[in-house]
Amino acid sequence: MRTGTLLIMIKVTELGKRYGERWAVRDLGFTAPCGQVTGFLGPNGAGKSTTLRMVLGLTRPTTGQATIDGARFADLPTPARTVGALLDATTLPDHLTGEQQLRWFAAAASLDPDRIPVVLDLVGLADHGRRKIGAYSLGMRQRLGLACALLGDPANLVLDEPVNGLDPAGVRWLRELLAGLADEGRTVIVSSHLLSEVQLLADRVVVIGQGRLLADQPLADLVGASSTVRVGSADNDRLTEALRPHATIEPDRPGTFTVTGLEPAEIGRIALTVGIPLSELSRIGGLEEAFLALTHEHTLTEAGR
Ligand SMILES: Nc1ncnc2c1ncn2[C@@H]1O[C@H](COP(=O)(O)OP(=O)(O)OP(=O)(O)O)[C@@H](O)[C@H]1O
Repeated sequence: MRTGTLLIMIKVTELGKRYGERWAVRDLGFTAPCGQVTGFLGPNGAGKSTTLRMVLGLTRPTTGQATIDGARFADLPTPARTVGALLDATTLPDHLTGEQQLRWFAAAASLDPDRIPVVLDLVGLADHGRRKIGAYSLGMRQRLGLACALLGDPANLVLDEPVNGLDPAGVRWLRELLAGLADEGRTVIVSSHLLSEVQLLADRVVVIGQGRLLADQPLADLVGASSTVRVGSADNDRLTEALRPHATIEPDRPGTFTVTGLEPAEIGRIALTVGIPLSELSRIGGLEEAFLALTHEHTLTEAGR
């Protein structure tokens, strides 16, 4: 993999795509840096696939541009070695075996076929390479799609909804795989409309709604900004009095109350200061609330679009 002098990242600048009268993506700008998994999040129809297709040179932008390692996809000298893509694993051809599909892709993209067993092993399909794709589950198709994306050992990965069809063990496996790839210095973009998935996979998030950028920040900041903490203690009345000057307190289920505006660690410190033992201290909501708040706000301001 190339590192060092070359800038490994995916950058989108004033990117826009109009279909007829409607903008699917509008004035979008963000950077997915190397060494991190960037979650690309938005509700259905937000423009995620359109954006990723523009990054990969499959859809022509109406405005702006997307670059990979500083160049537009069309200008990359060795595209399959620079960026690996997983777009829609359901379109893989049923009549080929996994191995034949990889062999075809290696030939089409001038990639080293010796890497085929390596990537099959990486995605957990070492024992299934000789089976027809038609007999694969959706999760296995996603794994094969990932194998294709990794075949050129690219420094950048663009994965559109890679979690679809994976079981919980598969999601854990994907998280470890992507974290490992990012740790090697690669840029990884993973799209999803499911907040819970992004929360598991990503270091940072780019949120879009109706084609526009809504947030671009570390995951922890987005979660922390709007999270609420459930608290239970040996003396809830006295503890709420101690917390009230610093936060918003609401009643919760019996024996607990919720606190918005303080981190769990800060609540723990205040409880210690006033000498009240805690029986419960758990973050509730988080990314889900942050996301809903963002998209709701956007829907209101963009209602006339
Ligand atoms: N080829 C096309 N022609 C016309 N409109 C399109 C085309 N492709 C996408 N759109 C529209 O652009 C908008 C964004 O679609 P896109 O598929 O990019 O969203 P998405 O965020 O990926 O959604 P999902 O999570 O449902 O996959 C939608 O309103 C969609 O109908």
